[in-house]
Amino acid sequence: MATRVSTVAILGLGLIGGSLARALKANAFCERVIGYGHRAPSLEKGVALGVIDSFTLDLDEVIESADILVICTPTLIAEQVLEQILPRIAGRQDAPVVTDAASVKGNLESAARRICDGRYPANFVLGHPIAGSEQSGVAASKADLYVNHRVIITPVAENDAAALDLVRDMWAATGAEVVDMSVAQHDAVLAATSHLPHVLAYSLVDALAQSDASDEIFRCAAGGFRDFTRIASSDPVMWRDIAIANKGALLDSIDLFSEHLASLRAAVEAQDSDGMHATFTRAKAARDEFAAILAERQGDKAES
Ligand SMILES: NC(=O)C1=CN([C@@H]2O[C@H](COP(=O)(O)OP(=O)(O)OC[C@H]3O[C@@H](n4cnc5c(N)ncnc54)[C@H](O)[C@@H]3O)[C@@H](O)[C@H]2O)C=CC1
Ligand SMILES: O=C(O)C(=O)Cc1ccc(O)cc1
Repeated sequence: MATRVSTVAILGLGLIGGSLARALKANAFCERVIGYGHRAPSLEKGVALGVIDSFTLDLDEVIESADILVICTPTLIAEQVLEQILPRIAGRQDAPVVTDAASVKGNLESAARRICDGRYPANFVLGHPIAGSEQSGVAASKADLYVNHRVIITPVAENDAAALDLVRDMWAATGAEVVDMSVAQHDAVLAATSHLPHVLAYSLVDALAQSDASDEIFRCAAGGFRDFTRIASSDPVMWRDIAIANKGALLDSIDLFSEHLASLRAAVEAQDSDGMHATFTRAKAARDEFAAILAERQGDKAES
């Protein structure tokens, strides 16, 4: 893709921001990627690793020098960063496009409306890459993290079409498939497919770790336990923020799951062989279908 943007600024240079910076540089989307943060160490590491070209701790400087600002901080900190940015660019014709990568969208849409007295800023585009891992920090970032993964953009009525297109082009340059969703649909889908599984993994590991037999339990655990609980190694601050920001949709998902778990518990207690077999068969068919989709995507990634 031809370069059409001079400078992209990453605000919060960790796994997600670092991977975006690497991908934009690898695909020559822009001439320069700069970093901004509240502290120098991760930004210095980013320059040393060649992830970003330079950095600043000065927000005014980053706003003046970038065409696109991408907020890649933990979810609740993204609200605070918006509080600092939006008043600085309100009413400016030459304002940069602002976007984000946070895992929840409803809280940021509300924050933007609140900060701008009910008028949603047309050049603030909500986005979320559905790719990542249980690792954090710029050292874990990878240029191909987004290849063949989805990035969800959640446009709102007030969004400027050119700002939306620029953000879509940016993510497309990383090799991602860009899709649109409403904010509410995004938060409900992600609560079910990402936020609930993380809550379950944390809860299972915590419950077992507190048991008297925890040493033997962890020593004897097999691959299934490892697969199910990998995501309990994810960053607690990030997941605390997500659970707070997506409270309503996450509670709905927990409640739905709790009803299903209660039915399965009743089937186990009653030794309801047909009931258990039916549940496991349905779930296996759904999981096998999902695995086939994943294998196809990973095949595409290996070939690319
Ligand atoms: N880790 C994952 O798999 C995914 C994470 N996300 C979302 O992306 C965002 C970033 O996640 P990660 O990169 O994994 O986290 P990370 O912990 O690797 O990086 C976050 C960065 O934000 C910086 N930061 C913290 N407070 C700041 C502040 N006040 N001002 C500026 N920078 C600040 C930190 O120093 C760190 O460099 C989060 O909102 C997360 O929910 C989205 C998709 C996947
Ligand atoms: O580690 C994993 O498997 C993930 O689920 C990564 C992830 C974490 C947070 C997101 O908002 C999106 C993807």
